[in-house]
Amino acid sequence: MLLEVRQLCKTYRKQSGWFSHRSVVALENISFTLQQGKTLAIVGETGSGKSTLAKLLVGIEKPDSGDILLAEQQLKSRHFRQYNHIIRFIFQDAAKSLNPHQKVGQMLDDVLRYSTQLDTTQRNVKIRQTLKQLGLLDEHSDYYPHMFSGGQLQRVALARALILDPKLLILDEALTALDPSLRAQIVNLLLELQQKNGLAYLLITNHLRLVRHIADDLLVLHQGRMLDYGSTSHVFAHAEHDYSRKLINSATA
Ligand SMILES: Nc1ncnc2c1ncn2[C@@H]1O[C@H](COP(=O)(O)OP(=O)(O)OP(=O)(O)O)[C@@H](O)[C@H]1O
Repeated sequence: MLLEVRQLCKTYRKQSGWFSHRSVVALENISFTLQQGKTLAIVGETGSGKSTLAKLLVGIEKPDSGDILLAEQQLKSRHFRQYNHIIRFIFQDAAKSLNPHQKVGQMLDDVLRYSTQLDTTQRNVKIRQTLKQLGLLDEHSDYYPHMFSGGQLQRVALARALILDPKLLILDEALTALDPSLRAQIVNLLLELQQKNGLAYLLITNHLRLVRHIADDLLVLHQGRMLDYGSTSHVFAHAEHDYSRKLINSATA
């Protein structure tokens, strides 16, 4: 199993006065699995715990209890560099987070220098291959971010995530902000990469129509708890919880 999450719990303590604290249960007993080459969508409204889950998977935050197993190994936040080769993230507005003063080739080279032992020639080959894989050109290495169109920029952000050949890509609302035609373009590219390379996606989103289109499995989060979880077609047709049904109906109406 590529990713296995078992009984994950996370509670935040919020200061609510000089001496008192209030606890917010962000995640309670979350368990799911994700296989190579598959897509799991995690949906829920604001405050459901989606971002907390993403933070735990990246290792930015630690769970109170529970396990995260990545390629059968327990995730340890201090070994994060080594997980770069397995798991990568694209957050919302990934394209906007690119350094405007850095050429794309340099940016990709930095990723390789940080996380691999490749020499200069090998790194250049890898950069060229990656750009090509994403439908970009060699000369784009010399471009600064502002020289790209929106769609190309999204591809550059994907190139940065994929250059280390990860097995799992976490997309945290990464596609939501795109206009529909651009989104369709990027979604097709993602599906193509999945078929070719067996990439798995964990799609954190509110976009139910996109979920139906690309996710094999679906997990509905509500106030930190998992409600429905199963194959997307099953959850769409036979959701057990009212909340899930409402969410699904609002998207398909
Ligand atoms: N650092 C923190 N300190 C205290 N409470 C937090 C912290 N981060 C999140 N929370 C609380 O935990 C709960 C889950 O938040 P989370 O950000 O994971 O939800 P979300 O579904 O990702 O929402 P959004 O879509 O707005 O990002 C919320 O009640 C939030 O207020």
